[in-house]
This record gives sequence, structure tokens and C-alpha cells, in this order.
Amino acid sequence: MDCVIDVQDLHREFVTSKGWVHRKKERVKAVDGISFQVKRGEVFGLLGQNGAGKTTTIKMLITLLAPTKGKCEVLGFDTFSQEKKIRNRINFIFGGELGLYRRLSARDNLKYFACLYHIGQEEADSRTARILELVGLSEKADILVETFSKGMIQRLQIARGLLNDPEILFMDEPTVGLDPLGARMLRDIIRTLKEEGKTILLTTHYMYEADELCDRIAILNHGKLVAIDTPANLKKLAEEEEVIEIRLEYPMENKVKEIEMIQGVKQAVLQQDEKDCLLTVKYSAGAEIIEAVMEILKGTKVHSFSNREITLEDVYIKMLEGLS
Ligand SMILES: Nc1ncnc2c1ncn2[C@@H]1O[C@H](COP(=O)(O)OP(=O)(O)OP(=O)(O)O)[C@@H](O)[C@H]1O
Repeated sequence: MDCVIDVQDLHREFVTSKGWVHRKKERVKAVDGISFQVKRGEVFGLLGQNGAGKTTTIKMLITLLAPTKGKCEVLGFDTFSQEKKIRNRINFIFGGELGLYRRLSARDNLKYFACLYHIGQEEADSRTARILELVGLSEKADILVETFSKGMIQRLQIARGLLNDPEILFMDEPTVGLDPLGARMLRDIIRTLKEEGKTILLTTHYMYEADELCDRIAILNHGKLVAIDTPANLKKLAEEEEVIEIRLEYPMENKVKEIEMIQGVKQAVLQQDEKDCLLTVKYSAGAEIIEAVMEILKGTKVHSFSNREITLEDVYIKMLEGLS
């Protein structure tokens, strides 16, 4: 196994001060003893709620933040004492416009960054053209970045991240804020990069995205690792459950309570959205609950009724509920 990221018992604490008069010091355990390895060529996902420690972990891996304790190695080198051996061989993408020059074209931005990497003019020209093609920006290459949409900016960020031909690409929430089409385009780019042999470590809040892209996923909660496995194996953790989704015209809280009393039902949750209400019922696989549910909903306007497969999101919620 060619292991390119090796993290063992990694910790990072932050000390913050609170209050005006009597300032009190507070310690935050952002990363609290996590261990994992990533193989060359893998797409590895870090999942977790806000504040779970994903960005802190990435910052330690890309040599921007020192660990408080533990082993943090990338490409066989320590990220804190041997950072110079790592920096040229990796790259990272944090969302938004950070680091791009709005008054320059996409091509000129890339040429500028190529210059910072000491890439010769000829090589810079050909690399820039190839990367712009890869991220689908060839036709917009000479237009000022200030006219770009969020999706185009994010694709340009990926192009910038590829300039030094990194062996590992770190991405912090690469599709956040993009419309569905832009996000899909970005996921296609990530797949192409994997086919080219790049190792990718990404964070995301979107379960379907992690499911679609990642070979393995690590779930973080309050700085600790609560699960690490392939999406398929993680879904097996909730295999003994099935889910039905019912769209109702009106919220029916009293009926939800009745449904929860049906034998075999584990949970019934009602969510109101703009158009109607979504009732999600989780139940033990094989339990015959549908007739009983329909009986309770008699006289209620039901827009749709569907049985769906367990998703990574169900597993994630189940896992975090089990911990709270
Ligand atoms: N520079 C800092 N000083 C103090 N506390 C910090 C600092 N950076 C992060 N933290 C704290 O560490 C914890 C982990 O933060 P981190 O940004 O790694 O989480 P995250 O999983 O990336 O969250 P999000 O999904 O919101 O980006 C949080 O409680 C956060 O408030």
C-alpha cells in the first residue's frame, strides 16, 4: 500500500479568551486524537457538522497549522518540521475568490501563479492551456475574473490548485454555494482528476456528494473520529432499516405521534417546506407498516408516497444521534 497521508493520534487545541473585565481562558479541542491513512489515488472524504474539526485537520495536513500532539505525515514527511519537502507536491483549494485577482483574466491569474511556482514561460503557457481545458474554462480564458459566476470561480480555483501538478489535492467544501449544475460539473472534474491518479482529500456537508465521489469516508464529531469506511459499508450500518417518505398537504403533528406508535416504526419526522410537508418514517426492515400508516392518514391529502433506499445521510444522522 502506497500510503500518502498518515495521521496517528493527532490533536489540535486552541486557547481563546472570554469576557471583558475578568478574561477567562478557554481550551477548545478542535481535533481530539484522530488516526487515519489515505492511499495514493484515493478520494477520501472528511464529513462532520459545523465545528467538527474538518478544516483544522486539513490545515495541519497542508502545513499551515502545527499539531498540538500526534503524528501528521504527508508523502512520508512531517507536516510541521519537514514542510518544505511537502509544499511543492501538494495543493489546496478553499472555496470562494480567496487568492484570485479579479482584475486579471483567468489565464493571467494562472500565469501569475505559475510564475510563483518558478515554472518556465513555455511550460506555464502549455500547462495553463491544458488545465483551463480540463476545468472547462478555455473559452472564457481571456475574460476578467470579476465577470465570473461562482461556479466559474470555483473551477478557476481548481485550475490554480493544479498548476504545480500536485500529487495530493486538498479541497475544503469544493461545491459549497454552487447551483446543482455547477456542483455537478465540479464533481465531474474531481472524478477526472481521480482517473489521472491524483489523491484527493475533501470535506463536504453533502452526503450524496461524499457517497458519489469518495472511496472512503471519515466521519468527525467534536474533533473525534466516529467512523471510517467505504460509503457502501457505512450504509450497511443502517441496513436493518427502511424508509418511507410521504408528502402531505398540511402538517399533521398528531398523526405523526400515532404513526410512531405503530409496531416496527423507529422514528417519524415531519418537515415543512415551501410547497408541502415531508413525513419521513424509518422502520425495521421487513416490518409491515404501510397499511397501518395509510389508515392513520385516511382523509389527509397525500401528494406522494415512496419507499426509498437508506442513504449515507440516514447513517450519519443515526450515528450522531447515537452519540448525543
Ligand atoms: N483559530 C481558532 N481559534 C479558536 N478556535 C478555533 C480556531 N479555529 C477553529 N476553532 C474551533 O475549533 C473547532 C473546529 O473548527 P473547524 O473549523 O476545524 O471545524 P469544521 O469541521 O471545519 O467546521 P465547518 O464545517 O463549520 O467549517 C470549532 O469549535 C472552532 O470554533
